[in-house]
Amino acid sequence: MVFVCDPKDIAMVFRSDGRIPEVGEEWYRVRSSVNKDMMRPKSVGAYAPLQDEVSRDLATLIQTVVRKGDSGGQVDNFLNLLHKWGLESLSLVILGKPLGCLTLDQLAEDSDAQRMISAVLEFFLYFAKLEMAPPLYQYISTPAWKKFVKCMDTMNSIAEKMIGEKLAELRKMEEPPEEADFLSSLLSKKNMTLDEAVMVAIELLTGAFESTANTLAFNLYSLAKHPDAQQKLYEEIMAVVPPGQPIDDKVLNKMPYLRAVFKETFRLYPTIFFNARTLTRDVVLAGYRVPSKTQIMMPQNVISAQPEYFPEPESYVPERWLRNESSANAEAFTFLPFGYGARMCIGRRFAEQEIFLGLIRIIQKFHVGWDGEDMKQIYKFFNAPDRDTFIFRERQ
Ligand code: HEM
Repeated sequence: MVFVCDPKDIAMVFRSDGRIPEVGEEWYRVRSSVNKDMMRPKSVGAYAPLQDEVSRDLATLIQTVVRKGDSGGQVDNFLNLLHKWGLESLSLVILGKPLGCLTLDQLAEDSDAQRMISAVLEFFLYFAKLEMAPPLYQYISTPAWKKFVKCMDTMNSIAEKMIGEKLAELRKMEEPPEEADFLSSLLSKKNMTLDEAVMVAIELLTGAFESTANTLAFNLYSLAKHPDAQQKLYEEIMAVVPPGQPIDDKVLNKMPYLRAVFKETFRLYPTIFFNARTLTRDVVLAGYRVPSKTQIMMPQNVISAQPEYFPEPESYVPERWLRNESSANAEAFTFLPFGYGARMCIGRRFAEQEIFLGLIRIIQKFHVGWDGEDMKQIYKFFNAPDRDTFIFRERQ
Protein backbone atom coordinates (compact mmCIF):
# COMPACT_ATOMS: atom_id res chain seq x y z
CA MET A 1 0.00 0.00 0.00
CA VAL A 2 1.37 3.43 -0.92
CA PHE A 3 0.23 6.81 0.45
CA VAL A 4 0.31 9.72 -1.97
CA CYS A 5 -0.15 13.40 -1.02
CA ASP A 6 1.37 15.39 -3.87
CA PRO A 7 -1.31 16.70 -6.29
CA LYS A 8 0.90 15.82 -9.28
CA ASP A 9 1.11 12.20 -8.14
CA ILE A 10 -2.60 12.15 -7.36
CA ALA A 11 -3.32 13.37 -10.88
CA MET A 12 -1.06 10.63 -12.24
CA VAL A 13 -2.90 7.93 -10.25
CA PHE A 14 -6.36 9.09 -11.30
CA ARG A 15 -5.39 9.67 -14.92
CA SER A 16 -3.87 6.22 -15.22
CA ASP A 17 -7.06 4.73 -13.79
CA GLY A 18 -7.90 2.50 -16.71
CA ARG A 19 -10.84 0.17 -16.87
CA ILE A 20 -10.66 -2.11 -13.90
CA PRO A 21 -10.73 -5.70 -15.22
CA GLU A 22 -12.64 -7.17 -12.22
CA VAL A 23 -15.39 -4.61 -12.64
CA GLY A 24 -15.93 -5.32 -16.30
CA GLU A 25 -17.67 -3.93 -19.31
CA GLU A 26 -21.19 -4.57 -17.94
CA TRP A 27 -20.47 -2.23 -15.03
CA TYR A 28 -19.39 0.53 -17.41
CA ARG A 29 -22.55 0.15 -19.48
CA VAL A 30 -24.81 0.44 -16.41
CA ARG A 31 -22.77 3.26 -14.87
CA SER A 32 -22.74 5.32 -18.10
CA SER A 33 -26.45 4.91 -18.42
CA VAL A 34 -27.12 5.98 -14.80
CA ASN A 35 -24.63 8.87 -15.11
CA LYS A 36 -26.98 10.65 -17.48
CA ASP A 37 -29.63 10.94 -14.76
CA MET A 38 -27.37 11.46 -11.80
CA MET A 39 -24.53 13.64 -12.99
CA ARG A 40 -26.35 16.17 -15.18
CA PRO A 41 -27.26 19.31 -13.25
CA LYS A 42 -30.53 19.66 -15.16
CA SER A 43 -31.76 16.14 -14.37
CA VAL A 44 -30.79 16.41 -10.71
CA GLY A 45 -32.27 19.92 -10.44
CA ALA A 46 -35.71 18.45 -11.14
CA TYR A 47 -35.60 16.74 -7.73
CA ALA A 48 -34.80 19.94 -5.78
CA PRO A 49 -38.44 20.69 -4.83
CA LEU A 50 -38.82 17.19 -3.32
CA GLN A 51 -35.58 17.49 -1.38
CA ASP A 52 -36.64 20.96 -0.26
CA GLU A 53 -39.90 19.55 1.11
CA VAL A 54 -37.94 17.11 3.27
CA SER A 55 -35.56 19.83 4.51
CA ARG A 56 -38.50 22.06 5.44
CA ASP A 57 -39.97 19.12 7.39
CA LEU A 58 -36.63 18.71 9.16
CA ALA A 59 -36.58 22.39 10.18
CA THR A 60 -40.19 22.14 11.42
CA LEU A 61 -39.32 19.03 13.42
CA ILE A 62 -36.34 20.79 15.05
CA GLN A 63 -38.68 23.68 15.92
CA THR A 64 -41.16 21.28 17.54
CA VAL A 65 -38.43 19.57 19.55
CA VAL A 66 -37.03 22.93 20.70
CA ARG A 67 -40.44 24.33 21.67
CA LYS A 68 -41.39 21.18 23.58
CA GLY A 69 -38.16 21.06 25.55
CA ASP A 70 -36.98 23.36 28.30
CA SER A 71 -33.24 23.14 27.71
CA GLY A 72 -32.68 26.45 25.89
CA GLY A 73 -32.81 24.96 22.41
CA GLN A 74 -30.50 22.02 23.09
CA VAL A 75 -31.17 19.06 20.81
CA ASP A 76 -29.39 15.84 21.77
CA ASN A 77 -28.83 12.95 19.41
CA PHE A 78 -29.26 15.29 16.45
CA LEU A 79 -27.56 12.85 14.10
CA ASN A 80 -30.53 10.54 14.47
CA LEU A 81 -32.77 13.28 12.99
CA LEU A 82 -30.28 13.74 10.17
CA HIS A 83 -30.28 10.01 9.35
CA LYS A 84 -34.07 10.14 9.07
CA TRP A 85 -33.81 13.27 6.88
CA GLY A 86 -31.30 11.51 4.60
CA LEU A 87 -33.36 8.32 4.24
CA GLU A 88 -36.65 10.18 3.74
CA SER A 89 -35.08 12.25 1.00
CA LEU A 90 -33.62 9.22 -0.78
CA SER A 91 -36.93 7.37 -0.65
CA LEU A 92 -38.81 10.34 -2.13
CA VAL A 93 -36.27 10.92 -4.89
CA ILE A 94 -35.61 7.29 -5.84
CA LEU A 95 -39.04 5.74 -5.27
CA GLY A 96 -41.31 8.78 -5.17
CA LYS A 97 -42.57 7.46 -1.80
CA PRO A 98 -42.52 9.24 1.57
CA LEU A 99 -41.52 6.99 4.47
CA GLY A 100 -42.85 9.27 7.21
CA CYS A 101 -39.48 9.30 9.02
CA LEU A 102 -39.59 12.92 10.13
CA THR A 103 -42.09 12.77 12.93
CA LEU A 104 -41.62 13.67 16.56
CA ASP A 105 -42.34 10.10 17.61
CA GLN A 106 -39.54 7.63 17.58
CA LEU A 107 -39.83 5.31 14.63
CA ALA A 108 -41.07 1.89 15.78
CA GLU A 109 -38.08 -0.42 16.26
CA ASP A 110 -39.59 -2.92 13.84
CA SER A 111 -40.51 -0.35 11.15
CA ASP A 112 -38.73 -0.77 7.83
CA ALA A 113 -37.25 2.72 8.03
CA GLN A 114 -35.75 2.20 11.51
CA ARG A 115 -34.47 -1.28 10.66
CA MET A 116 -32.90 0.11 7.50
CA ILE A 117 -31.20 2.97 9.38
CA SER A 118 -29.84 0.64 12.08
CA ALA A 119 -28.68 -2.01 9.57
CA VAL A 120 -26.89 0.53 7.36
CA LEU A 121 -25.09 2.19 10.29
CA GLU A 122 -23.97 -1.20 11.63
CA PHE A 123 -23.01 -2.42 8.16
CA PHE A 124 -20.53 0.42 7.63
CA LEU A 125 -19.20 0.05 11.16
CA TYR A 126 -18.39 -3.62 10.54
CA PHE A 127 -17.06 -2.76 7.10
CA ALA A 128 -14.58 -0.39 8.74
CA LYS A 129 -13.65 -2.95 11.42
CA LEU A 130 -13.06 -5.72 8.87
CA GLU A 131 -11.06 -3.39 6.67
CA MET A 132 -8.74 -2.39 9.52
CA ALA A 133 -8.14 -5.85 11.02
CA PRO A 134 -6.07 -8.76 9.62
CA PRO A 135 -8.30 -10.45 7.01
CA LEU A 136 -9.09 -13.56 9.10
CA TYR A 137 -12.63 -13.44 7.70
CA GLN A 138 -11.22 -14.62 4.36
CA TYR A 139 -10.51 -18.00 5.97
CA ILE A 140 -13.09 -18.41 8.74
CA SER A 141 -16.45 -16.89 9.38
CA THR A 142 -15.52 -14.53 12.25
CA PRO A 143 -18.25 -12.98 14.50
CA ALA A 144 -17.61 -9.56 12.86
CA TRP A 145 -18.00 -11.10 9.39
CA LYS A 146 -21.27 -12.81 10.40
CA LYS A 147 -22.67 -9.52 11.74
CA PHE A 148 -21.55 -7.70 8.58
CA VAL A 149 -23.34 -10.23 6.35
CA LYS A 150 -26.46 -10.11 8.54
CA CYS A 151 -26.65 -6.30 8.25
CA MET A 152 -26.15 -6.51 4.50
CA ASP A 153 -28.97 -9.08 4.20
CA THR A 154 -31.29 -6.93 6.31
CA MET A 155 -30.71 -3.70 4.40
CA ASN A 156 -30.90 -5.38 1.01
CA SER A 157 -34.10 -7.23 1.86
CA ILE A 158 -35.80 -4.02 3.09
CA ALA A 159 -34.67 -2.11 -0.02
CA GLU A 160 -35.91 -4.98 -2.23
CA LYS A 161 -39.26 -4.91 -0.43
CA MET A 162 -39.60 -1.13 -0.90
CA ILE A 163 -38.65 -1.39 -4.56
CA GLY A 164 -41.00 -4.39 -5.06
CA GLU A 165 -43.92 -2.35 -3.70
CA LYS A 166 -43.05 0.49 -6.07
CA LEU A 167 -42.83 -1.86 -9.05
CA ALA A 168 -46.26 -3.34 -8.18
CA GLU A 169 -47.72 0.20 -8.13
CA LEU A 170 -46.14 1.04 -11.48
CA ARG A 171 -47.52 -2.16 -13.05
CA LYS A 172 -51.05 -1.17 -12.01
CA MET A 173 -50.76 2.23 -13.75
CA GLU A 174 -52.09 2.54 -17.26
CA GLU A 175 -49.83 5.51 -18.12
CA PRO A 176 -46.31 6.14 -16.81
CA PRO A 177 -46.31 8.67 -13.91
CA GLU A 178 -46.14 12.32 -15.02
CA GLU A 179 -43.40 13.27 -12.59
CA ALA A 180 -41.07 10.33 -12.81
CA ASP A 181 -39.12 9.29 -9.73
CA PHE A 182 -35.59 8.08 -10.27
CA LEU A 183 -36.49 4.36 -10.40
CA SER A 184 -39.22 4.93 -13.02
CA SER A 185 -36.76 6.91 -15.05
CA LEU A 186 -34.22 4.03 -14.85
CA LEU A 187 -36.89 1.55 -15.90
CA SER A 188 -37.70 3.57 -18.97
CA LYS A 189 -34.16 3.11 -20.29
CA LYS A 190 -33.86 0.71 -23.18
CA ASN A 191 -30.28 -0.28 -22.40
CA MET A 192 -30.95 -1.38 -18.83
CA THR A 193 -32.66 -4.56 -17.63
CA LEU A 194 -35.16 -4.66 -14.76
CA ASP A 195 -32.61 -6.47 -12.58
CA GLU A 196 -29.97 -3.86 -13.27
CA ALA A 197 -32.35 -0.98 -12.46
CA VAL A 198 -33.31 -2.70 -9.20
CA MET A 199 -29.65 -3.29 -8.34
CA VAL A 200 -28.82 0.39 -8.88
CA ALA A 201 -31.81 1.49 -6.79
CA ILE A 202 -30.78 -0.84 -3.92
CA GLU A 203 -27.23 0.54 -3.96
CA LEU A 204 -28.47 4.13 -3.85
CA LEU A 205 -31.10 3.53 -1.16
CA THR A 206 -28.75 1.72 1.18
CA GLY A 207 -25.38 3.36 0.62
CA ALA A 208 -25.95 7.05 0.77
CA PHE A 209 -27.88 8.59 3.65
CA GLU A 210 -25.16 8.34 6.29
CA SER A 211 -22.55 10.29 4.29
CA THR A 212 -25.03 13.07 3.59
CA ALA A 213 -26.20 13.24 7.22
CA ASN A 214 -22.63 13.38 8.56
CA THR A 215 -21.68 16.08 6.07
CA LEU A 216 -24.61 18.28 7.09
CA ALA A 217 -23.61 17.80 10.75
CA PHE A 218 -20.02 18.92 10.00
CA ASN A 219 -21.33 22.00 8.15
CA LEU A 220 -23.62 22.98 11.03
CA TYR A 221 -20.83 22.46 13.54
CA SER A 222 -18.43 24.66 11.53
CA LEU A 223 -21.06 27.41 11.34
CA ALA A 224 -21.82 27.10 15.05
CA LYS A 225 -18.12 27.56 15.83
CA HIS A 226 -17.82 30.52 13.42
CA PRO A 227 -20.77 32.85 14.06
CA ASP A 228 -19.47 35.47 11.59
CA ALA A 229 -19.60 32.96 8.76
CA GLN A 230 -23.04 31.85 9.95
CA GLN A 231 -24.27 35.45 9.88
CA LYS A 232 -22.87 35.97 6.38
CA LEU A 233 -24.57 32.82 5.16
CA TYR A 234 -27.84 33.88 6.83
CA GLU A 235 -27.70 37.23 5.03
CA GLU A 236 -27.09 35.53 1.68
CA ILE A 237 -30.00 33.16 2.30
CA MET A 238 -32.37 36.00 3.26
CA ALA A 239 -31.35 38.00 0.19
CA VAL A 240 -31.96 35.12 -2.20
CA VAL A 241 -34.77 33.07 -0.62
CA PRO A 242 -37.22 34.87 1.64
CA PRO A 243 -38.77 32.40 4.13
CA GLY A 244 -41.74 30.48 2.77
CA GLN A 245 -40.56 30.76 -0.82
CA PRO A 246 -39.89 27.41 -2.53
CA ILE A 247 -36.35 26.71 -3.67
CA ASP A 248 -35.34 25.28 -7.00
CA ASP A 249 -31.95 24.55 -8.51
CA LYS A 250 -31.75 28.00 -10.12
CA VAL A 251 -31.96 29.64 -6.70
CA LEU A 252 -29.09 27.45 -5.46
CA ASN A 253 -26.88 28.75 -8.25
CA LYS A 254 -27.17 32.26 -6.84
CA MET A 255 -25.53 31.41 -3.52
CA PRO A 256 -21.72 31.54 -3.75
CA TYR A 257 -21.19 31.84 0.00
CA LEU A 258 -23.23 28.68 0.63
CA ARG A 259 -20.96 26.78 -1.76
CA ALA A 260 -17.87 28.29 -0.14
CA VAL A 261 -19.04 27.15 3.32
CA PHE A 262 -19.70 23.66 1.96
CA LYS A 263 -16.21 23.39 0.43
CA GLU A 264 -14.38 24.81 3.42
CA THR A 265 -16.17 22.36 5.71
CA PHE A 266 -15.15 19.46 3.45
CA ARG A 267 -11.56 20.70 3.52
CA LEU A 268 -11.42 20.63 7.32
CA TYR A 269 -13.88 17.78 7.91
CA PRO A 270 -13.73 15.36 4.97
CA THR A 271 -16.57 12.85 5.11
CA ILE A 272 -14.38 10.26 3.42
CA PHE A 273 -10.76 10.18 4.60
CA PHE A 274 -9.18 8.58 1.57
CA ASN A 275 -9.59 8.40 -2.12
CA ALA A 276 -8.22 5.04 -3.15
CA ARG A 277 -7.26 3.25 -6.33
CA THR A 278 -5.55 -0.02 -7.23
CA LEU A 279 -3.04 0.59 -10.00
CA THR A 280 -3.86 -1.14 -13.27
CA ARG A 281 -0.34 -0.55 -14.65
CA ASP A 282 3.12 0.45 -13.41
CA VAL A 283 3.31 4.16 -12.65
CA VAL A 284 6.14 6.49 -11.59
CA LEU A 285 5.21 8.41 -8.42
CA ALA A 286 7.60 10.85 -6.73
CA GLY A 287 10.41 9.35 -8.79
CA TYR A 288 9.68 5.73 -7.79
CA ARG A 289 8.27 3.07 -10.09
CA VAL A 290 5.20 1.66 -8.34
CA PRO A 291 4.04 -1.68 -9.74
CA SER A 292 0.61 -2.51 -11.11
CA LYS A 293 -1.90 -3.86 -8.51
CA THR A 294 -0.46 -1.67 -5.72
CA GLN A 295 -3.14 -0.04 -3.60
CA ILE A 296 -2.77 3.75 -3.52
CA MET A 297 -4.31 5.78 -0.70
CA MET A 298 -4.79 9.55 -1.06
CA PRO A 299 -5.63 11.02 2.38
CA GLN A 300 -7.74 14.14 1.98
CA ASN A 301 -6.97 15.70 5.37
CA VAL A 302 -3.20 15.59 4.78
CA ILE A 303 -3.51 17.33 1.43
CA SER A 304 -5.94 19.93 2.83
CA ALA A 305 -3.47 20.86 5.56
CA GLN A 306 -0.64 21.90 3.21
CA PRO A 307 -0.08 25.70 3.38
CA GLU A 308 1.25 25.88 -0.18
CA TYR A 309 -2.23 25.02 -1.42
CA PHE A 310 -4.32 26.40 1.44
CA PRO A 311 -2.75 29.37 3.26
CA GLU A 312 -3.33 29.21 7.03
CA PRO A 313 -4.72 25.74 6.56
CA GLU A 314 -5.92 25.33 10.16
CA SER A 315 -8.26 28.36 9.88
CA TYR A 316 -11.85 28.09 8.74
CA VAL A 317 -12.08 30.61 5.89
CA PRO A 318 -14.96 30.02 3.44
CA GLU A 319 -13.85 33.16 1.60
CA ARG A 320 -10.85 31.27 0.21
CA TRP A 321 -13.25 29.51 -2.15
CA LEU A 322 -14.84 32.67 -3.55
CA ARG A 323 -13.71 33.75 -6.98
CA ASN A 324 -11.30 36.67 -7.18
CA GLU A 325 -10.07 35.85 -3.70
CA SER A 326 -6.28 35.92 -4.05
CA SER A 327 -5.75 33.75 -0.96
CA ALA A 328 -7.00 30.66 -2.80
CA ASN A 329 -4.30 28.62 -4.45
CA ALA A 330 -6.19 25.36 -4.65
CA GLU A 331 -4.64 23.39 -7.48
CA ALA A 332 -6.50 20.75 -9.34
CA PHE A 333 -6.30 17.43 -7.45
CA THR A 334 -5.84 19.04 -4.01
CA PHE A 335 -9.54 18.86 -3.22
CA LEU A 336 -11.60 15.84 -4.30
CA PRO A 337 -14.23 15.11 -1.65
CA PHE A 338 -16.27 13.10 -4.15
CA GLY A 339 -13.36 11.34 -5.85
CA TYR A 340 -12.50 11.64 -9.53
CA GLY A 341 -12.90 10.01 -12.92
CA ALA A 342 -15.02 7.08 -14.03
CA ARG A 343 -15.65 5.95 -10.45
CA MET A 344 -16.28 9.32 -8.89
CA CYS A 345 -19.31 9.60 -6.59
CA ILE A 346 -22.38 9.14 -8.70
CA GLY A 347 -24.55 10.80 -6.06
CA ARG A 348 -22.46 13.98 -5.87
CA ARG A 349 -25.02 16.35 -7.35
CA PHE A 350 -27.87 14.82 -5.34
CA ALA A 351 -25.83 15.06 -2.15
CA GLU A 352 -24.76 18.65 -2.77
CA GLN A 353 -28.29 19.75 -3.55
CA GLU A 354 -29.67 17.99 -0.49
CA ILE A 355 -27.07 19.45 1.88
CA PHE A 356 -27.52 22.97 0.44
CA LEU A 357 -31.27 22.70 1.03
CA GLY A 358 -30.79 21.32 4.53
CA LEU A 359 -28.44 24.18 5.41
CA ILE A 360 -30.71 26.85 3.95
CA ARG A 361 -33.84 25.64 5.75
CA ILE A 362 -32.06 25.28 9.10
CA ILE A 363 -30.05 28.53 9.02
CA GLN A 364 -33.09 30.44 7.77
CA LYS A 365 -35.01 29.43 10.90
CA PHE A 366 -32.37 29.07 13.61
CA HIS A 367 -29.18 30.43 14.95
CA VAL A 368 -27.14 27.26 15.41
CA GLY A 369 -24.85 27.01 18.42
CA TRP A 370 -22.52 24.55 20.09
CA ASP A 371 -21.55 24.24 23.72
CA GLY A 372 -19.00 22.04 25.42
CA GLU A 373 -16.20 19.95 24.00
CA ASP A 374 -15.27 20.27 20.36
CA MET A 375 -16.61 17.77 17.87
CA LYS A 376 -14.07 15.31 16.53
CA GLN A 377 -14.29 12.98 13.60
CA ILE A 378 -14.31 9.23 14.18
CA TYR A 379 -13.77 6.68 11.46
CA LYS A 380 -16.80 4.46 10.79
CA PHE A 381 -16.03 3.90 7.11
CA PHE A 382 -17.49 7.38 6.65
CA ASN A 383 -16.11 9.95 9.05
CA ALA A 384 -18.74 10.62 11.68
CA PRO A 385 -19.10 13.22 14.45
CA ASP A 386 -18.15 11.88 17.89
CA ARG A 387 -20.82 14.05 19.54
CA ASP A 388 -24.01 15.57 18.20
CA THR A 389 -25.67 17.94 20.67
CA PHE A 390 -26.50 21.22 18.94
CA ILE A 391 -28.25 24.34 20.24
CA PHE A 392 -30.97 25.80 18.04
CA ARG A 393 -32.31 29.29 18.83
CA GLU A 394 -35.24 30.42 16.71
CA ARG A 395 -34.56 33.59 14.77
CA GLN A 396 -37.00 36.47 15.25
C1 HEM B 1 -21.75 14.16 1.12
C2 HEM B 1 -22.10 12.97 0.72
C3 HEM B 1 -21.22 12.06 -0.09
C4 HEM B 1 -19.86 11.99 -0.16
C5 HEM B 1 -18.82 12.84 0.56
C6 HEM B 1 -19.56 10.93 -1.10
C7 HEM B 1 -18.27 10.58 -1.48
C8 HEM B 1 -17.97 9.54 -2.33
C9 HEM B 1 -16.63 9.16 -2.72
C10 HEM B 1 -15.33 9.83 -2.28
C11 HEM B 1 -16.75 8.08 -3.54
C12 HEM B 1 -15.58 7.31 -4.21
C13 HEM B 1 -15.25 8.04 -5.51
C14 HEM B 1 -13.96 7.62 -6.18
O1 HEM B 1 -13.37 6.61 -5.79
O2 HEM B 1 -13.53 8.31 -7.14
C15 HEM B 1 -18.17 7.77 -3.67
C16 HEM B 1 -18.69 6.74 -4.43
C17 HEM B 1 -20.06 6.51 -4.58
N1 HEM B 1 -21.10 7.27 -4.10
FE1 HEM B 1 -20.92 8.88 -2.91
N2 HEM B 1 -20.73 10.40 -1.56
C18 HEM B 1 -21.78 11.06 -0.97
C19 HEM B 1 -23.14 10.87 -1.19
C20 HEM B 1 -23.66 9.96 -2.07
C21 HEM B 1 -25.07 9.86 -2.41
C22 HEM B 1 -26.19 10.76 -1.89
C23 HEM B 1 -25.19 8.81 -3.29
C24 HEM B 1 -26.42 8.26 -3.97
C25 HEM B 1 -27.57 8.88 -4.14
C26 HEM B 1 -23.86 8.25 -3.48
C27 HEM B 1 -23.57 7.17 -4.26
C28 HEM B 1 -22.30 6.70 -4.50
C29 HEM B 1 -22.01 5.51 -5.30
C30 HEM B 1 -23.04 4.57 -5.93
C31 HEM B 1 -20.61 5.39 -5.35
C32 HEM B 1 -19.79 4.30 -6.05
C33 HEM B 1 -19.51 4.80 -7.45
C34 HEM B 1 -18.79 3.79 -8.32
O3 HEM B 1 -17.96 3.03 -7.83
O4 HEM B 1 -19.09 3.80 -9.51
N3 HEM B 1 -22.97 8.99 -2.74
N4 HEM B 1 -18.89 8.68 -2.93
